[in-house]
Amino acid sequence: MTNAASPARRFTGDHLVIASHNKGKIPEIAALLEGRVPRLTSAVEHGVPEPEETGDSYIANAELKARFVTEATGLPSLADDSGVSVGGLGGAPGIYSARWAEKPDGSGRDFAYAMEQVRLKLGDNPDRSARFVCALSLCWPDGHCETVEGEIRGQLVWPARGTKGFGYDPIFVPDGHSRTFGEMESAEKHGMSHRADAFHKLVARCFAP
Ligand SMILES: O=c1nc[nH]c2c1ncn2[C@H]1C[C@H](O)[C@@H](COP(=O)(O)OP(=O)(O)OP(=O)(O)O)O1
Ligand SMILES: [Mg+2]
Repeated sequence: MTNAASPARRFTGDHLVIASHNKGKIPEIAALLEGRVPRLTSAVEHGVPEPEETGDSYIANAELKARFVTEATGLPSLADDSGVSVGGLGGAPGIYSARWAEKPDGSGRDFAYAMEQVRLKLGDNPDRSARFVCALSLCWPDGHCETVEGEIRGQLVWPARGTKGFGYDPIFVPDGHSRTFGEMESAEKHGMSHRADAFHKLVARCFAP
């Protein structure tokens, strides 16, 4: 974890690899970087497989993913580890948010299924509070990493609404709003999301002029 008191390392390179295989996240990360890096590629384009996410926190998993891609490519890399923590489920699924989307029949990830799992496990529990969390880790080939974490709080709603975004977006209504992330244009989500919150911190540490 980045020590806020330690001096941050600035990113001055011209090529950064996004250490993700998620087709929803990669364009969000590219948009949030807003042209700060001339060349962006993804782990998919470099043929780097998905590492096993064995960390016990978002931060540990983000660093693990970024280090894995940096070691495989020799290039600096930026990873995102994120998820949704539900109040009425004691913080679950949390770092296991992607795993909750894996169907028992082995057919891969299905977020309609994941959202239904959350609804069933909540049952009649009235606590529908939730927070999305995003850890971002930027790692260099010498092993140095700068890591930050962001969040947004909200409430879960059923039935799911909207087709924009990805993952659990159609059941998450951010506090102070009435539409789900699934009903918002990406620019509106980027104005408030956990990923945007983490990006503001990362930009301040590593990309500020
Ligand atoms: O903005 C979001 N809107 C909706 N759902 C979200 C969001 N952000 C994370 N999530 C959920 C779904 C995702 O699958 C999981 C993250 O799991 P996580 O392991 O970090 O990502 P992943 O496996 O999908 O891609 P990768 O590890 O290659 O970056 O949490
Ligand atoms: Mg993952």
